[in-house]
Amino acid sequence: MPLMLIPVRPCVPKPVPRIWGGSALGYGPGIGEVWLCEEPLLVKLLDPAEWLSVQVHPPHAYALRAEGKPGKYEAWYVLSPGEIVYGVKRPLGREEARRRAEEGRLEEVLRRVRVVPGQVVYLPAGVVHALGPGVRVYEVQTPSDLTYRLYDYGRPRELHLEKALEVALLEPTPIPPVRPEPVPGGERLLKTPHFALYRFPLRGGLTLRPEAPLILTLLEGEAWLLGEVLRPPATFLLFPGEEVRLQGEGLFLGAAPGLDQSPEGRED
Ligand SMILES: O=P(O)(O)OC[C@H]1O[C@@H](O)[C@@H](O)[C@@H](O)[C@@H]1O
Repeated sequence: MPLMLIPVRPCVPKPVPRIWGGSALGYGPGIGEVWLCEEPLLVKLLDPAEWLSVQVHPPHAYALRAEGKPGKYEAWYVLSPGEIVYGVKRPLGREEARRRAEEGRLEEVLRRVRVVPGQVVYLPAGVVHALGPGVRVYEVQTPSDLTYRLYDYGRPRELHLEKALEVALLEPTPIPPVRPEPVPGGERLLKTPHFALYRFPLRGGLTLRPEAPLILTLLEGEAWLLGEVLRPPATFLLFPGEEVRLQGEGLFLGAAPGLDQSPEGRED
């Protein structure tokens, strides 16, 4: 039977320089981010050589009201070990948070967490966070650029303290536990109203036929698709009902939009 060709949509990687960028993404020094796909979700690789800003993202309701744009929810799949900031150590009043940010004493009350490769960190809007030096991540997020910086280690960049304080959760917030669920071909690591994150090991052959748009990224190894060789971080988009047959050895991550991104509805 002739092989039916499906319209695989390859995504073109976009290297983005950042003040904190390292050199491990293969695009030269200072490239902090490589954008692998921009729609229907933003998928990136991040490589920090220094701490990113201490920041927070707004939820949809606030962002639509204040900025006329959707909010930003994100998750990291950790690629190399190190420390991150995830929320605060103890409940803080807004005035204390403001004073500490202005005086450069916010760090004392931020919760530092050690993360390891393969760990999934969900960052709902409102969680104060920062990625630490050497912690490379695969990041999936709602396609929004709304980042409010509380503190930037004295670097000459804009801060957004008032907006950040309006949306920041100033109480300790645990990292949501990850309970992988089996799905055809792999496992679903995370399911949120905004996106789902999948892991598909490739051991010889892998057939995928997603029910929602799926952004697939080859993270490790080598794969063959329709006679073409794929190498990390090859990324492509599949539409619902399209089937791909992959061969090789490696690991794919997948990202699919959630209810708030689909015509079925929006959740906050
Ligand atoms: O504000 P800086 O420090 O450049 O960090 C900005 C970066 O923060 C990360 O947490 C992610 O949200 C990235 O998508 C974003 O580009």
